Amino acid sequence: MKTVNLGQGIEQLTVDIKDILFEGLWEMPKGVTLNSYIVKGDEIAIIDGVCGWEGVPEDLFKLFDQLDIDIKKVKYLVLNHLEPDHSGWITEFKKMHTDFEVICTDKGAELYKAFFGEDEVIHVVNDTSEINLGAGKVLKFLTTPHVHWPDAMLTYEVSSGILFSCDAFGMFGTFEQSTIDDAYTDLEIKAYQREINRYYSNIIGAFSPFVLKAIEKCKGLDIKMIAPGHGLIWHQRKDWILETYTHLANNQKGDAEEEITLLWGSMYGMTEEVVMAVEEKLKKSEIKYYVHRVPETSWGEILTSVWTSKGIILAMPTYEYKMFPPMAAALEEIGKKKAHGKIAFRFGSYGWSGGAQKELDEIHEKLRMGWNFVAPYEFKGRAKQEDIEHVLRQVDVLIEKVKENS
Ligand SMILES: Cc1cc2nc3c(=O)[nH]c(=O)nc-3n(C[C@H](O)[C@H](O)[C@H](O)COP(=O)(O)O)c2cc1C
Repeated sequence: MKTVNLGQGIEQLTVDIKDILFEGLWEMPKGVTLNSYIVKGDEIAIIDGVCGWEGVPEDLFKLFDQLDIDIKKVKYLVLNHLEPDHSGWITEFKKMHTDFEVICTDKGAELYKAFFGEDEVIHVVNDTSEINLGAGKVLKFLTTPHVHWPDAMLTYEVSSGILFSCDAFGMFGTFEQSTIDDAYTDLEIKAYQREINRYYSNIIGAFSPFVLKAIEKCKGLDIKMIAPGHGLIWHQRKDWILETYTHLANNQKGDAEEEITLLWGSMYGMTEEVVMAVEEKLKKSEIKYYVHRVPETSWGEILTSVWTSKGIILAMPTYEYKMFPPMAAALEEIGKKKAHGKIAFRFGSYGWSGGAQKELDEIHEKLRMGWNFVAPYEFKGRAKQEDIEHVLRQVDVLIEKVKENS
């Protein structure tokens, strides 16, 4: 929890959140920051805020005290996005201060009324709107629907060239050293890459076409700094984060990394025995790979690996005429998040009828995943040497295809 000055009259207020599941669902091994910003002209605006969980709004208010800003002097609440991780604090804020006005998109206004009532004056803004705060501070807006809710917009402060981007260009992780990218070496930033990938794939990925549209819109601005609602502020690497987000969005179209994710589950070890042989092969192949077992691994971790991997290996047995259930659940989530365009191979054990493959085909079709499958392989009971060899040959085919397409 701290404040950081970003230039004359512009402050970052940031609160670290740890040990929770984001959206009640996504694991965050390194936590997340909730970033809020104050722009002070003759009038004071706060851009986005924090969640409403116990103690968090109070932390934000303490940061106001540290900056010696009277909370009652806030005239505008600029709400780029009404999701409660940025807006939950408003309920507590309204208990302290009522004479403020709200700035958001038309969809944001509907959401504001649904969450916080109809007491406030709401200024609905669009791409041509401007709010002059005085003392040289002017706010402009870029509507970016579905990055990540339909209400989303970005706010641009003209004099500083800072783009307040809320969910766009965000990441998971908390930061001891500094909240601005300048303080980190490329190697240190690289160490955070998985937190960018995790945030992107878990939270934003399903909206990738909208992300690409938003990035196009940003190209018309003279951006000096990108200040998101989560994670680092991008200064030196503002172009890099735009490129990174473009690349992550394009992962959905099959333009992913030369990587393989091996996702597997097994009840009694029959499928597992072959998984071990496949892992050995991947180790020797010098291709980057991830291995995740279901149900032990969280959906968030799985999705993070799947999103950036061009190749996917699915290994699971038949269970009650269908797929091993945790694999079906994970695949449904992967499909709903629109991790499209993978090259994939599936194998697994069955006892008498099989059925896993049928359900996999159904999920693949239902969610229009567009994966390109190498011929699947099933074996009855324990795999014989020839079964293992067959699976390994198919893995070779997959590796070749992944390399060809990289
Ligand atoms: C609860 C349960 C349900 C099963 N249902 C089926 C089934 O519907 N059809 C089938 O062919 N085999 C079925 N099997 C057999 C397994 O697919 C088979 O034992 C397989 O070898 C398990 O592989 P694993 O050790 O990797 O889990 C079932 C096994 C269990 C324990």
